[in-house]
Amino acid sequence: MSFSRSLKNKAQTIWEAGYHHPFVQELGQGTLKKERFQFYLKQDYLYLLDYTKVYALGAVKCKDEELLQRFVEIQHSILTTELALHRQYMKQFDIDFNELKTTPTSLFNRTYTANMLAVGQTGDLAEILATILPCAWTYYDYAMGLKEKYADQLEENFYKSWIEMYANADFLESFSWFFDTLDTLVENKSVIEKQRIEAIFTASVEFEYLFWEMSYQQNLGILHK
Ligand SMILES: Cc1ncc(CO)c(N)n1
Repeated sequence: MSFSRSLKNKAQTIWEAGYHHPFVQELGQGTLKKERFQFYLKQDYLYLLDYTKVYALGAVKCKDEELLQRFVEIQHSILTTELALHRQYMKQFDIDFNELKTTPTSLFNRTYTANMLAVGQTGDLAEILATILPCAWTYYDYAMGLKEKYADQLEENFYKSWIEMYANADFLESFSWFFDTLDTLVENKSVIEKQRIEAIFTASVEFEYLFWEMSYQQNLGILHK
């Protein structure tokens, strides 16, 4: 297995814990409490705005035109397609879009995005791909798992469009690009450099787990309790 494809196995325990987190499982069953999802939606919207900036930091470092195109394309599709679905759910929940401007970004959310933005600032392209890859990959993997596991409940599931957006074949196509690009970028790297990339990847998988936990607990941070 190639370096990039084997990264998931390096983070296996936490990867599986994320899938089995009550937030994810209840989303799959359609039983997740609306307040929890509302909390998540708002935090995730704020998260994604910062997440797209990591692609911009990657774009700045591209020496290759095709790579540059990809970074900008992915950034654009998050800002349009993915955030459009968030806005649609917000409407269903009567969350006024302006509410986002006064919603505090939770302490943990800021920690996660600060980490990614720091890798974006100081890292090379391989490190930047390693920090952003778990975001897309865990979502795809979990959504595919849920779609299959709870197939007979999917039609009535309030969160159906959320699951279907992430369990999407177009996503899969973008992974082969992610994998192949990362594998090429690490070709001449030393063992220590590769270990650093694995650590960056694993950290993002752990941050993803904690994002579910934060959302389940609706935890903005100690000062907001
Ligand atoms: C926290 C988080 N990670 C990953 C994704 C997938 O893009 C998302 N929407 N939110």
